[in-house]
Amino acid sequence: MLSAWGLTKVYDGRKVVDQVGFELQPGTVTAFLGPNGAGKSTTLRMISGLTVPDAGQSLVAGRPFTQWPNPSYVAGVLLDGQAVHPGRSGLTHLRTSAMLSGVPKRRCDEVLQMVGLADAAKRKIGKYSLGMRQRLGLAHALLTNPPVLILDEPINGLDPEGIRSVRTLLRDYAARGGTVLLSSHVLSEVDQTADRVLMIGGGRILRDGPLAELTKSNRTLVKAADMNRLAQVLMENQLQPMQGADGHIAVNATLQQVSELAMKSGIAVLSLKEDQLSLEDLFFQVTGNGGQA
Ligand SMILES: Nc1ncnc2c1ncn2[C@@H]1O[C@H](COP(=O)(O)OP(=O)(O)OP(=O)(O)O)[C@@H](O)[C@H]1O
Repeated sequence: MLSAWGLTKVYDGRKVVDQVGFELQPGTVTAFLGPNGAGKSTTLRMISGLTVPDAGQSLVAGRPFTQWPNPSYVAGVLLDGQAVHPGRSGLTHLRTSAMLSGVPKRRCDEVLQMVGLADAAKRKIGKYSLGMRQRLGLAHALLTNPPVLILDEPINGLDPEGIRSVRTLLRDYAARGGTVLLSSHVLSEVDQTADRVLMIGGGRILRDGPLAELTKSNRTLVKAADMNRLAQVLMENQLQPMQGADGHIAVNATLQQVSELAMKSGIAVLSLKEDQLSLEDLFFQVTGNGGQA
């Protein structure tokens, strides 16, 4: 539904996007993650036809986005710094776009309701807060009910209620077969919203895969009635006990290995589970970025 290969952009002799490729399927939310300046927005702009790639190509529903007779019916796009007329109301802004795209007027009220902006529909955009502008941008992207959404930091500036409603909206949208590609720095939110993660650093894709797979740690967490005895048995079996979450011992072994060892040694196990990396741990591991997401 949304694919790219070899996408490359050079600014001032530097490859800011370097051979980026992926293929996204309907019914999924994919998060595009990376530190500041990693190349996320440039990639999204190339897919949306706003920046011309120096190499590579991308297809939205099988064609380059700008080659669709009416691209807005194929993908809803929300990019940072979109130009909107500050003197117009949110409703007028949407109605103008709706008219140009042949969308019925009532859809404008619908999308404003969906993003929680119905009460501010008639206020001037110039008086909107950052979060309200984001909501309006999202409403605009949803106007034609397109099969694909391309969203650059859609929850930037949203309050907790706004973040939660966008999460629900995007999950529902994907459940109905939509394809979502969004960039974000809010890893805790991505953790709850995305099925798949694309991590980019220095313009290159560093990781690509289902969230659950990327965060697998190959470690087991175990808690026993006698923790000292457990640690001793692990060491006797050349397994290094490490401090795990919630009072568990973490160990580089499978669930089965640990449970067999405990049983053989007569240790009463109170808790046994697979350890999972947090998305934040994964992010820092992959990007080597010590500070910012
Ligand atoms: N029009 C431009 N001219 C020159 N350099 C640019 C231009 N647009 C982006 N860049 C540079 O390309 C690199 C990637 O920028 P981009 O905006 O794609 O990163 P990003 O991952 O979206 O970052 P952020 O998380 O801060 O939004 C940066 O070094 C940026 O300065």
